[in-house]
Amino acid sequence: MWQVNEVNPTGIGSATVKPGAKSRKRTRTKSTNSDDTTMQAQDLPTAKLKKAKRSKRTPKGKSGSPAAGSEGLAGDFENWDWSQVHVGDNQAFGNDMGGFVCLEEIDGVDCTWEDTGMGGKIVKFRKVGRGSKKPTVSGAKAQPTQPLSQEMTESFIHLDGLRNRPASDSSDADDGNADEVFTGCGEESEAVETTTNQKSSLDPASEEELLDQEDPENDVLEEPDTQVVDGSRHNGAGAQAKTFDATFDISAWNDLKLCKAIRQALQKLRFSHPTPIQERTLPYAMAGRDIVGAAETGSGKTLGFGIPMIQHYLKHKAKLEDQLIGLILTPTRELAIQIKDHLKQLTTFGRMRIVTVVGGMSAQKQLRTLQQSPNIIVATPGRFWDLLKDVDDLAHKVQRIRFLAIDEADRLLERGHFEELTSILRVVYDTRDAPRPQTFVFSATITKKFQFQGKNGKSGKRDPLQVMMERIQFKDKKPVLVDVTQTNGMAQSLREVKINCLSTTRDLHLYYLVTRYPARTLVFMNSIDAIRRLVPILRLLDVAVYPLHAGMEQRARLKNVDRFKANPRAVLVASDVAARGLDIPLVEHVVHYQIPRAADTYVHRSGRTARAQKEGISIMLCCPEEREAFQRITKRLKKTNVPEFPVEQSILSELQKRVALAQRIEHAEFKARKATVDMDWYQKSADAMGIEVDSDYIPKIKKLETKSQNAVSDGQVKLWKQELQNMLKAPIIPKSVSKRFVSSGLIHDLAKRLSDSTTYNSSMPTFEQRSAIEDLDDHQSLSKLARKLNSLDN
Ligand SMILES: Nc1ncnc2c1ncn2[C@@H]1O[C@H](COP(=O)(O)OP(=O)(O)OP(=O)(O)O)[C@@H](O)[C@H]1O
Repeated sequence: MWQVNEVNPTGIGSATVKPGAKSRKRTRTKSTNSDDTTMQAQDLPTAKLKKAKRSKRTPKGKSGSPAAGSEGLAGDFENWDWSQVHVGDNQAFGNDMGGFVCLEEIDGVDCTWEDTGMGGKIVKFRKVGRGSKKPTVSGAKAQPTQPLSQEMTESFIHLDGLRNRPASDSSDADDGNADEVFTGCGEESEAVETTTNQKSSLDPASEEELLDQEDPENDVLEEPDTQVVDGSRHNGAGAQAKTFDATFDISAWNDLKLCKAIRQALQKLRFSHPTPIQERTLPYAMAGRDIVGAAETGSGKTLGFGIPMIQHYLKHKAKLEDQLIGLILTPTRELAIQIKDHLKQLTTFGRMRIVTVVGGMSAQKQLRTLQQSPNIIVATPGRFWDLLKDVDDLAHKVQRIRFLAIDEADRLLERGHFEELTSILRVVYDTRDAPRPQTFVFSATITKKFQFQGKNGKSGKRDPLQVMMERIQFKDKKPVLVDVTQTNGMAQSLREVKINCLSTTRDLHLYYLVTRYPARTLVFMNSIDAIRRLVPILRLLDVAVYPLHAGMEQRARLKNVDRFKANPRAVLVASDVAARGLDIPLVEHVVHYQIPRAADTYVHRSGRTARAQKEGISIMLCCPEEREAFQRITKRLKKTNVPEFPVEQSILSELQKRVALAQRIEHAEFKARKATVDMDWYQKSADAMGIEVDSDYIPKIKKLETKSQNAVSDGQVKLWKQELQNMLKAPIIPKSVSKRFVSSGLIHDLAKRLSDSTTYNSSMPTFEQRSAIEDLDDHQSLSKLARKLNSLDN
C-alpha cells in the first residue's frame, strides 16, 4: 500500500511511503526494472526531473507509444493498492497536487484536482489505459482517456473531511464541431463611444436580443459539482470561501438579466452591485459588442469580460458543452491562474471547463487538459503559441472561438509578448469559417487618447497599440470605448507617499516600515539580483518574507504567492512580474524599493493595494540618484505633490544596528557561497572530463582559494547570528527613552505592552499599534495645523 500521510510543501521529507510485500527501496540510480514498484517520496522530484529530461528528447510523433517516457518511473502500478491520501488543510499545493507527487508524469495514471463548492477539495487519481493520457502532438492522433474497470478506475482522495463522491463522467470526447450560436455576432453595429466618466445607458429596445439568453428564470440550479473551484487560493477579495445566502440583495444586477447560476454565484461572493467598469461595459458586452475598456487597477475588469462569456455558455450549454468558446490572453502566469479562478467562482452553480495554459508548468499536463475540451482557455501568449503549433485541432478550435479577451493589453504589446500575440491573432482570424469573435481589450493604463485612425505617432514610429488594434479584427466597425479611469488608472482609495532616503538606507527604511506597521506588504524591486540580496537580509531580521521573480520556478512562484496570501503580516519581495493584475486580498502596503522605470509600471505596482474599494498605501523610497526617475513619473502622472510619509527618526538608529549586522552576515554568506561555486565549477568540470586543470587556470583557482580563505569564517558568522538573535529578542526603544528607565519600570506596563500586540507594537512597545494610513492622516492634520498657526503668527 502506498500511503502519503502528510505532504510538505517543500516536497521533501514529510511524505512517507509504506512499502507493500513486493516493495523494495528505490535507489537514486536510474532503474529500468519494471518490478520497481515503490518509490521513496523524496525520490519523486528527482524521478520527475529525469523523466522530464527524457521526454524532452522524445521525438515528436513517437510520444504516443504506450510506454513512452514511463520506464524507470512508473513501475508496476497496476499492482499498487491505491489508498487515501490526506493532506489536511495544507494550502500550499495549488491545483497541482498531481504535479507535486509526480503522478501526472506516470504513464497510465491521471490525476485531477478539483474543488467543490462546499469548501472542500478532492484529489482524484485515475488509472487510465497506458499511453492514453499522452498528449497529441503533431503527427499523433488524440486519444480520449480510457477509464479502466470500475473497481480499478477511481481512487478518491478526501480532503477536508469530504465524503466519497461518485466518479464523474470522464468522456470528454470532442466532436470538433462548433455550434452556430454566434448570436449578436457578425453584424457591424453602430459605433457607441462613451466618454470618460459619462454614464452609458443601455438601449432598452434592444434588451431582448442583446442579452443573448432564453429565460433566465428557467435555469435549473445545479448543485456545486466537481468542476467547481472555490477560488480560495489564487483569488482576491471576493475569493474567500463564503457561504451562500439566498437573501443577499443583488437587485442592482437585475438589468443585466443574468442567468440564475451567475446570480447565485454573485450572492455567494456577496457582490451586491456591479463595479463602475462592469456597469458601463456589461450591457454592451452582453449585447455582443466589442469593448475597449480602461478602468483603475482592482476595479473588477475581469468580470467585465468574464460574465458575458459565462452567461453565453450557460445559456447554450447543451450545444456548447465540448466547445472552446473563449480565449483570454494575459501577460503573466499568475494573472492567468487568477483569472481562471475568478471566473470559476462564477461557475460554482454550473459546470464549465476553464483552464490555464501558462509557461513554467508541466506542458504535458496542459496538453492533456487541452484535450479535455475546455470551454475557456486563459493563457500567456508564449506557451499558448507553443501548444497551438503542437496540438492537433487546437488551431481549428481557436478559429471558431466566440470570445477573445486581451487583458493588460498594453503590457502584451511589449517585447517578448508582441510577436507571439500577433501570431496567435493570425490564427484566430486567418481562414476563419465562423463569424469574427467578440473582442474585449482591457487595461488600467490603456491610452485614453486612443483612436481608431491608423495614424502614426508624433515620432513617426508606429504606435504599437495602434498596430495591435489594426491586427485585431474587431467585428464591430467601431468597438465601444469605455474609460472610467479618474486618476491615471489608480484607485481613489489609494494613498501615495514617498520617503526620502539614501540608497544605503533603503534596507533600513523598509525594515522600519515592516516592523512599525506589520501588515501584508508587497515590495517591488527593479532587479532579480537585488531581490536575492534583500530577501535573506529580511529573513535574518525575522521578517516573514518571500521572493517572487521570473528567475524562479513557476511552482515556487505560486507557492510564495500562496504563503503571502496566508499570512497577514508577510512581505512579498517581487519584480515587476507581480506588478500587473495580481489580486491578493488585503495587501495594505506597496513599497517601491526602487523607483520604477515607467509610469505605467508605477500605476500597476501601486494597484496591488487599495483594491475593490479598500484603502491602501503606496510608498516610494526615493534616493537622490533616482530623483530624475521620480520626476519623470510624477510629471507623466501629473502629480504635483507627493506627500512625505512620517518616519519616527528616534527609532532608526536602533534598527540600523540590526540591519547592519544582517547585511554583514548576508554578505559573508554570499561571498562564501560564490567562492565555493566558482571553485567547484573549475574543479568539477575538469574532473568530469577526466583532465587536469590547465596551468593557465591554476592562478585563477588559487585566487579563488585565497579569496575563500579570506572569507569570514563560519564561526564568526555564527557569532554574528547569535548576536543578531539577541538583538531581535530585545524590544526596540527610541533613542530618547533611556533603557535604564525602561528596565527600572518607568514604562510600568512594559510587560503588558509587549504581550498586547493589538494595542501596542509588540517589537516597539513605546508605540501604539497603528496603521500606516492612521499615522499619515495624523501627520497631515498636524502639518496642516502647524501651517495654519504659522500663517496666523505672520
Ligand atoms: N461587483 C463586484 N463587487 C465586489 N467586488 C468585486 C466585484 N467585481 C470584482 N470584484 C473583486 O474586485 C477585485 C479586483 O477585481 P479584478 O482583479 O477583476 O480587478 P482588475 O480591474 O482586473 O484589476 P487590475 O487592473 O489590477 O488587473 C477582485 O478581488 C474581485 O473579486
